[in-house]
Amino acid sequence: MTGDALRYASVSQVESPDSLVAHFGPERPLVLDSGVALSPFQIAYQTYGTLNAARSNAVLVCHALTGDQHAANVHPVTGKPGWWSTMIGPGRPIDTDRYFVVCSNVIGGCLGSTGPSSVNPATGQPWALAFPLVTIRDMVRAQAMLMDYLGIGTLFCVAGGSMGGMQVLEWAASYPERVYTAMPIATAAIHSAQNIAFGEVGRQAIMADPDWRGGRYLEAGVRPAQGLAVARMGAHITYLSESALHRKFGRRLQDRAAPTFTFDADFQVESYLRHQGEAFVERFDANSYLYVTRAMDYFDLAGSHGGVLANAFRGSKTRFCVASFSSDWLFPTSDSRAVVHALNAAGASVSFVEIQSDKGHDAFLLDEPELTATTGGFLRAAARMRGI
Ligand SMILES: CC(=O)SCCNC(=O)CCNC(=O)[C@H](O)C(C)(C)COP(=O)(O)OP(=O)(O)OC[C@H]1O[C@@H](n2cnc3c(N)ncnc32)[C@H](O)[C@@H]1OP(=O)(O)O
Ligand SMILES: N[C@@H](CCO)C(=O)O
Repeated sequence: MTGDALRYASVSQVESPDSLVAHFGPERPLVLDSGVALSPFQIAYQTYGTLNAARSNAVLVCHALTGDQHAANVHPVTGKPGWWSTMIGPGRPIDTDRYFVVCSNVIGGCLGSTGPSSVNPATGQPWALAFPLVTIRDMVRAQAMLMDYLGIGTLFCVAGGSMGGMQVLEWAASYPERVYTAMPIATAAIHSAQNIAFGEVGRQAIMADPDWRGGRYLEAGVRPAQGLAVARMGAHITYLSESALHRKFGRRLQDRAAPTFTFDADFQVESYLRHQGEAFVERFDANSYLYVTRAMDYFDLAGSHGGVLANAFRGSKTRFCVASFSSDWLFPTSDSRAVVHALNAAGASVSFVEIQSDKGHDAFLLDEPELTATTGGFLRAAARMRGI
């Protein structure tokens, strides 16, 4: 690679010096849903708290589309608090004085786990689009291998929102005996046509950027920053709600008293979206965005269980707590209700809460008192039963 390419590679695949990394060699390939055996590969992860002697207090936290392993520590790239700092920590709902919390970067990601910007050992170049497609189940398989590596058999809880919630559902379906409690939040058991459509718009924005170069931008020493920023701007609208956008910005103008009669960011909401797009490209890789959005598209838990969602949970002893947000139009409450109905049909133990909030889908990343109270209460009750 040229010097420039190396510089961009360091932005695209950020080796987090403060992350732990589990390496899996040829003796332990990751056999993907596509049939490809990925080997070698690595998973970057963070831990918080202490694993107890009985190894019974581990909580796996699964991140959303563009999250990463830095759930509760200062992020090494953005310098901001981890994406679930409101939820994880001493005395917080996922109490690190009580639980051992693990969060790993998904396979296909770009913060230390093997993904399209990692080096393909066969060529010595970044994988780019030669990287195999991954699914939510592949992400979970890799996490299960990480749990084996850490010596954790049964997880006290698997929790996460959005794509993280998809992983929670997949964990409960694929490894029921390893999941004591499960918290799928603001998620669905199937990615809707509307959500696939939004994902496709983002992918096309990336691919339309001349710097995408058929996915081989790292070798060329460039990055499709404009395309990735536009993808994020479009997606970010779906993470909020109409009322939140109105409350935050309305039609107010950005640092000016009157419209400029140009295509400058006259409105605050335009300036805000441009900022979200620009900030995003500093911390995320375009090809990873393609792969991880695709993994969400392929998610259809009923489809992989004979077309009946309840079949995914039959015989499950896992205790579920399902949560949704009233203003979430990306993963609406009806998606969570479908999961709850299937769990009831399967005879599983499930509680459900729809949290009233105008903050839209990404409310699960914010300080929502009802979410923190629900999470803390559910886990404390389960911990008493588990003797933690
Ligand atoms: C590593 C990770 O981040 S994990 C991935 C998961 N995390 C995310 O997806 C984070 C991105 N998502 C968001 O930021 C979502 O908007 C939310 C809903 C989670 C955050 O909501 P809030 O905390 O209410 O923040 P808000 O949406 O107001 O955005 C604040 C940002 O917009 C900027 N901003 C606000 N108004 C304007 C404006 N008129 N013009 C330009 N920028 C603006 C703020 O300066 C702030 O910037 P910063 O994040 O660089 O400090
Ligand atoms: N804002 C989230 C995606 C939707 O939950 C993320 O970027 O991971």
